[in-house]
Amino acid sequence: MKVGTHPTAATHAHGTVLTSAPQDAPVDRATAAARRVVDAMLRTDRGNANLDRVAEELNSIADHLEEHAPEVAERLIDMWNGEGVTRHDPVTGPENAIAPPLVLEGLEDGSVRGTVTLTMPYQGPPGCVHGGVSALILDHVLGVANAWGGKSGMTAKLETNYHRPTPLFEPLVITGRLVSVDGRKIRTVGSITTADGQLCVSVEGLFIDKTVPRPR
Ligand SMILES: CCCCCCCCCCCCCC(=O)SCCNC(=O)CCNC(=O)[C@H](O)C(C)(C)COP(=O)(O)OP(=O)(O)OC[C@H]1O[C@@H](n2cnc3c(N)ncnc32)[C@H](O)[C@@H]1OP(=O)(O)O
Repeated sequence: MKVGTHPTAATHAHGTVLTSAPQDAPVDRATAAARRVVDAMLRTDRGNANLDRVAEELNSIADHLEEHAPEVAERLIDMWNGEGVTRHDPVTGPENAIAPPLVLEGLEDGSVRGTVTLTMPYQGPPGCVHGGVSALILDHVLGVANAWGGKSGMTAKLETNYHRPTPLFEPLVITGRLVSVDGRKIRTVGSITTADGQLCVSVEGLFIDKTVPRPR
């Protein structure tokens, strides 16, 4: 994971947005529509929404996208070019339909923070966020916290504590902060709380400073 020229707490102002804002671009609009489809599919009336026709139309859209898809190796090079890193990941990426997407800011105390409301595609227990989804979000947020702290690494360990069920359909505050660096070992913590401050999930991550080269 290479950080390169990403903003850090040492070089950028409190409140710097670290994730890629959705742009007024066809790919962002198409991805937002796909995200709506995934959500609406789980909400719609199973018996009354003419899902055979929906399947036909969605397959036709998928056929069209696949017809225009370059080779995977070529696409990977394109994805990792420039600031691509913040556009396609599964947590913050405006080009990734499975990303909520979460927007993160860097704060002057060295932490990163964002607010997100999760809906049915992220459900685990009834009306609550899937534990694996919480871990996914926090793993990524810790990676961004490392970048804001001027470091980067691969997740070696992510210890996750689930304190209470994490609610869907209400704003959740997600935070991360690099706490120490010891040689190649980077230790980073994070949490998910409700808007009124109830702790739902906390994590402690161990990252090892290692760069995975970008495809070229
Ligand atoms: C600003 C905003 C921009 C955003 C930027 C982008 C953000 C992107 C965010 C994306 C975020 C998403 C992030 C992701 O999704 S990263 C993807 C998920 N992670 C992986 O796939 C990692 C797979 N594992 C590996 O590649 C290697 O095992 C690593 C790299 C981890 C270490 O292999 P390496 O050969 O390099 O090192 P080493 O084995 O010599 O070990 C070195 C030291 O570390 C200690 N150790 C190792 N493992 C563990 C362990 N499990 N518990 C405790 N300790 C452990 C070890 O004992 C040793 O200590 P010591 O003997 O020296 O004391």
